[in-house]
Amino acid sequence: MTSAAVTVEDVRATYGTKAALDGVSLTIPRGSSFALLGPNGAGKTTLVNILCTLRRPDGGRAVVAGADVVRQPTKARRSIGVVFQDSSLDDRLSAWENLEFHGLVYGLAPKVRRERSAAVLALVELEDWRDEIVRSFSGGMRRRLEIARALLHEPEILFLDEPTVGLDAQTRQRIWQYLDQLRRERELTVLTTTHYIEEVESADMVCIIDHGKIIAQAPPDDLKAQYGTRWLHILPRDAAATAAILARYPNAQPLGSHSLALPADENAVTDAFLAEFRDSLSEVRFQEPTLESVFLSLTGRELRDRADGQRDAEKAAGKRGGRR
Ligand SMILES: Nc1ncnc2c1ncn2[C@@H]1O[C@H](COP(=O)(O)OP(=O)(O)OP(=O)(O)O)[C@@H](O)[C@H]1O
Repeated sequence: MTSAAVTVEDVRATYGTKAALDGVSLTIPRGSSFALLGPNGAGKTTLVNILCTLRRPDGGRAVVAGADVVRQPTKARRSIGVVFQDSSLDDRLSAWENLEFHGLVYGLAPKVRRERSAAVLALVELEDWRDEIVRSFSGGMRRRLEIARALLHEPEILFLDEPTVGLDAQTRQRIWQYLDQLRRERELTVLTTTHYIEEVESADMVCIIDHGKIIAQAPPDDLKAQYGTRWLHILPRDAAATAAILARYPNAQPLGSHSLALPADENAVTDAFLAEFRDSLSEVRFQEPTLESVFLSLTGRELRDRADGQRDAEKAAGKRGGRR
């Protein structure tokens, strides 16, 4: 048996003439956490849908837990749990009934169903709400219930498509704590899509996708070392010092109203700068490369623009509206 949980080879997907996935290949080792990071429209959901057998690829091949998603979709489905971008819970049912229904669909025996439902509800700390109707749940509670439901049939691989969109920062952090705990305890393979860059820092592997193509794939620290920019953050002593620095280093960027940031990947540049301006500075410190700077240097733009923020708000509003 192969040690890969997911293998994707040259997968293509088109909508009309538009390529949503343009020859994507990746491998996810068993038990690892894999983050697919990209802006809205990059192709993340399309890839997850293919891996979940909801959409056939227009080219290439995908294998999950040893099952080809096109030739053995039933086998593939049994080994995966999915949390979709839009809530797929039944609002009219209680938390327990949603789990019961899922267990029935997966053909679990009544005793197993009850035991596992109780266990997964406890895992996401929703025991006290087991008999409450889901319509009354907050966005974070729904997400937790969806994660619990996705685990009920004990999948080997969990796919989560933007699991934290529209949630506040505290709830987002909590969701990630559950997922980390799960990986440690159950050796699950977890593939998460996100466009929140701060959420992929702890992933084993980050895959950056843009316009249907993978543009980089590596552990977060390797990405930062390879593509990130190191900055020198400086606070000039006064306006004259700021003007002198900007005249000498036109590539220095304003940071807030008084500070400046200078690209500092090359030690020689930093040494020369400090030799010349040390006495003109009130503060100076290094800012190590961030994944944001990795994305910027790979794509030439910020990951999140205003349109994305707006879209998050729309998605969150759609969820609150309890779509059926
Ligand atoms: N049903 C569809 N019909 C036509 N075009 C589609 C359809 N679904 C997706 N697309 C297009 O395919 C591209 C990839 O979309 P996809 O939803 O996979 O991206 P994404 O990275 O998941 O973004 P988001 O987070 O916004 O869902 C986008 O340009 C999108 O407009």
